[in-house]
Amino acid sequence: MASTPSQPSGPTRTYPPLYVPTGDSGKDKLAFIHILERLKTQKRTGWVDNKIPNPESISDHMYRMALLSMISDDPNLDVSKCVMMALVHDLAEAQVGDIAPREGISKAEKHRMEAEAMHNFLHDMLHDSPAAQRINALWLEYEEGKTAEAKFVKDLDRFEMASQASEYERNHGASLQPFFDSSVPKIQHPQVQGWAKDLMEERTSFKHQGNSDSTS
Ligand SMILES: Nc1nc2c(ncn2[C@H]2C[C@H](O)[C@@H](COP(=O)(O)O)O2)c(=O)[nH]1
Ligand SMILES: [Mn+2]
Repeated sequence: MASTPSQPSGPTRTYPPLYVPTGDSGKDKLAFIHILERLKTQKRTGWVDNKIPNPESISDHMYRMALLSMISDDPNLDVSKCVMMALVHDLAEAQVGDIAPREGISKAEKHRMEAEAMHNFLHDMLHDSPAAQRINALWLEYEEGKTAEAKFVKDLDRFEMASQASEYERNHGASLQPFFDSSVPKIQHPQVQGWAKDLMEERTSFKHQGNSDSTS
């Protein structure tokens, strides 16, 4: 019987019911194909909270992370794995939505809800196919955060958000300091640290330029 993820404590969130498999692999695979649309349409919570006009979607975020993986020149990283990991790391959000820190959902509960969603996608919709097992392995590796690729992609998650925050500050005059505070200091990969340093210097010069423009 389908069940929706148990409602976590804290602010109420509602979830669509989990998919009930038909047993017809074609129909069940189509259900997966259609649920992916939610990644294209669901806006990222942090920007919605800050009333950013026309905010990015979950897939927008993952797409830039995939391309950021491709511009890394770290010879120790399996770039193809990083690209695929970036593209599936927030896949569960098609079911549980984009959970932001301010919602007060514990890491353990967030992981439980997301694991339930991933099981619904990969077992009930994709029937544990080899492709489903590959997606599951990539997602678990990211969640465990132990391999070089998982740590690098998590740093891209942080850096991509900081990049988007700086673009929203510049384009919409938003003030998004918490997004930088919660991401940039945690970046560990040397190359991504360099990108973040350049981004913050650019942000500072833009703010100074804005201040001097407003006083001239
Ligand atoms: N209001 C805030 N929201 C934040 C902050 N840091 C992250 N977030 C948002 C951004 C995303 O919508 C979501 C998590 O994104 P994942 O890529 O980790 O799923 O939480 C913040 O400091 N303030
Ligand atoms: Mn993410």
